[in-house]
Amino acid sequence: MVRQMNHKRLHEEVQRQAKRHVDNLTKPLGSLGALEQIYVRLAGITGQLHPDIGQKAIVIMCGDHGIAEEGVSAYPQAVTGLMIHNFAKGKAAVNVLARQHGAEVRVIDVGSLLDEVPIPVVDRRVRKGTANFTVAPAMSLNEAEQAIQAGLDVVRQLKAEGTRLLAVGEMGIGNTTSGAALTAALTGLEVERLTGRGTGVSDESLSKKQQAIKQALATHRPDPSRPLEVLAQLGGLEIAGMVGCYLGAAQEGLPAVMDGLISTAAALVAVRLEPMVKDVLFASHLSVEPAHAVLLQELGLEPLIAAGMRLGEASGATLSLPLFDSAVGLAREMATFADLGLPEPNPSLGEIEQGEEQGANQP
Ligand SMILES: O=C(O)c1ccc[n+]([C@@H]2O[C@H](COP(=O)([O-])O)[C@@H](O)[C@H]2O)c1
Ligand SMILES: Cc1cc2nc[nH]c2cc1C
Repeated sequence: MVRQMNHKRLHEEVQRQAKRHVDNLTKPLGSLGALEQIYVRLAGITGQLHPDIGQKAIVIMCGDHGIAEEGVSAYPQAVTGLMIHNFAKGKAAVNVLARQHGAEVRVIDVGSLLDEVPIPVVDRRVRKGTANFTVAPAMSLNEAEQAIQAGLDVVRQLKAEGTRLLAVGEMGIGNTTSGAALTAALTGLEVERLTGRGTGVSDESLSKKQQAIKQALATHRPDPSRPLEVLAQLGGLEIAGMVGCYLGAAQEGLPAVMDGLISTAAALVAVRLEPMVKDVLFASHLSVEPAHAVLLQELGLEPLIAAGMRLGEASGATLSLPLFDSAVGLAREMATFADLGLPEPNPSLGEIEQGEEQGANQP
């Protein structure tokens, strides 16, 4: 399924023009930092020198985890379903942030234990919760593919409805154990270095978490060159759903903003399945979870915000959305040096030479 997809290629000429444009804006070269890179990358993805990112959507993939029975979370498993109801009522943190920043929230249940899924949550349940992956694969390959398909479908639909910027997040009690296990399997790094306290577990539960991950790695012997298999062994249904979102974003040429540990672990699985996914990915914040920094480094992306957050549910990604508007707005509205009758700065020259040789753009 994953191999048959066509992914949009970057518009490299537009991206070069955007780089030249941002360098010609009335500011010292590079002084808008990450905002410059956001703008240039958005231009490359969309093929527009002034990218339209007006319509934004937040996808929250939800699912329950069999691993929760190992006592790895600070909260009971029922909180996954309760939060799905909370999202449906518009009362969760992400709903507030989405309203503040003008984005639509779409909640997809790919695997909760709920008897009934509340309106307007989309019911795409593949099964009710994963298996406890210390004893069995979390799900079958076929189930992982079905959950990926749910992500592909929602992104295709959102794009058709006019979405131009996507944020991807999740809800699932126990899923920081899954996120850390996937990171360990895909990077080969030590479990101790990658395991964090998730919702805020005690020292005792932290060590249960580490033991559970080690046991799962010993049981399944995940092969990092087979990412779909690794996902089925150690992942979650909502994680597979997010993998589908990123694959769908790459197919549609839609910029996709990742959230914290779990959302970024899904992105790494998607990139390992299809390297072109990397072209559409943006990092938002840096989660407190230790594996998150490792994943971002693996993807070669720098987070925009370090606010000490560890909530999930796409909250960090949603918080970063105004930075994307700022990046595009600055590029659209600022004057250029040409507007002031000055020569274009030359980014290949160092600061001093440029000032001396061109006598321009320096105070
Ligand atoms: O995004 C993160 O980095 C993050 C860090 C810690 C916790 N979470 C959220 O908390 C839940 C998982 O935590 P836990 O302790 O149950 O594994 C899940 O619903 C995530 O959305 C999310
Ligand atoms: C209350 C609560 C809200 C959440 N949102 C995302 N993960 C969460 C975990 C808990 C426990």
